[in-house]
Amino acid sequence: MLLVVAAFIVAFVLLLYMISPLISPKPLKLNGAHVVVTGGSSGIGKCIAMECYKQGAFITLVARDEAKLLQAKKEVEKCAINDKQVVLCISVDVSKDYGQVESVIKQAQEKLGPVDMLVNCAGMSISGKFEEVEVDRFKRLMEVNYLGSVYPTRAVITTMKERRMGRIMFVSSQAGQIGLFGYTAYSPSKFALRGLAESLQMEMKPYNIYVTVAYPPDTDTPGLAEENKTKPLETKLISETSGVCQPEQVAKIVVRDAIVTMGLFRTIALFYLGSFDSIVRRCMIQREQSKAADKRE
Ligand SMILES: NC(=O)C1=CN([C@@H]2O[C@H](COP(=O)(O)OP(=O)(O)OC[C@H]3O[C@@H](n4cnc5c(N)ncnc54)[C@H](OP(=O)(O)O)[C@@H]3O)[C@@H](O)[C@H]2O)C=CC1
Ligand SMILES: CCCCCCCCCCCCCCCC(=O)[C@@H](N)CO
Repeated sequence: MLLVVAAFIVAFVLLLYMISPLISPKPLKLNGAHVVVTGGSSGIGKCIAMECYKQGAFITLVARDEAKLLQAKKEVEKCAINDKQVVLCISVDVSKDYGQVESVIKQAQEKLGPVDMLVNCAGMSISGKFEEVEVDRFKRLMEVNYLGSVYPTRAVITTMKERRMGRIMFVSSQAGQIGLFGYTAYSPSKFALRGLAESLQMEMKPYNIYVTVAYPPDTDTPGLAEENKTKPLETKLISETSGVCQPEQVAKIVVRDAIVTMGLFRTIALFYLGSFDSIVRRCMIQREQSKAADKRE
């Protein structure tokens, strides 16, 4: 009996997996697309920019330190596949002032056209025992990791909705799926991204905008080296269980997920999310109809 049930479940999941390409959105072509990468001057963000450049994208790198931005620009340019491609650098703190972020995104769109894909990778990590982490660091991590993803997203979304296309990627962390010793300040800022991404996805689906979240493990970057300087032993030992990835490898996977956006879990989730999505669509149609009726009056 149990075996039959198990066989049915396996068959059902396989079937879902097989039909997933039919119901997933068309993959985004990066060739000629404008991709904005926050945190693009170092580590994972820089590798994501390189990966997109290898597929023919135009890139805007966003970070604070101008010298690091220029150095990264040179490295990204080495990955060019044609001579029309451009790398633009913008120095701004994504976590401080929405007005500032909005204005630099506007500049980037004037130079390289509307943003097709936004990669929110700017972030930082502090680890330490709860009572030893400076109290103001809790606020700073929320500002950089959470608000620093809200602001750029907010700045690109109106144009994406008008164009009825776009991709938004958030870089969370394995520590954004599970809370761990030493990450009382960092984990919540990465959990927050998941709530943002899932809610945003439900709002954006009728506009053909797709949102993805990446949950990487420890990755060999300048950011990790910095974090390791003060990391508690417990955190080190726990993190070791999931190993250290290379940023190039993480970048390949997250870029592929963002442009294809259909995995097995999304297919299963479709069944319950599908009913919510239809509520959203119905409301949208109703609103448009009543707007049209108001105009006629
Ligand atoms: N490395 C790891 O083990 C893992 C990292 N992650 C996440 O991936 C992302 C990238 O990490 P990683 O590559 O290690 O980090 P790095 O420290 O190597 O790079 C961080 C990048 O973000 C930029 N940045 C930081 N703060 C701001 C800010 N306030 N405004 C604008 N830009 C900013 C930095 O430039 P500048 O300082 O000049 O502004 C830099 O370009 C982070 O969100 C991190 O939490 C997730 C899982 C594992
Ligand atoms: C499906 C659920 C998966 C849960 C896996 C649990 C694995 C435990 C190890 C977690 C390692 C923590 C990595 C944090 C990386 C990070 O974000 C910082 N290095 C940033 O600098």
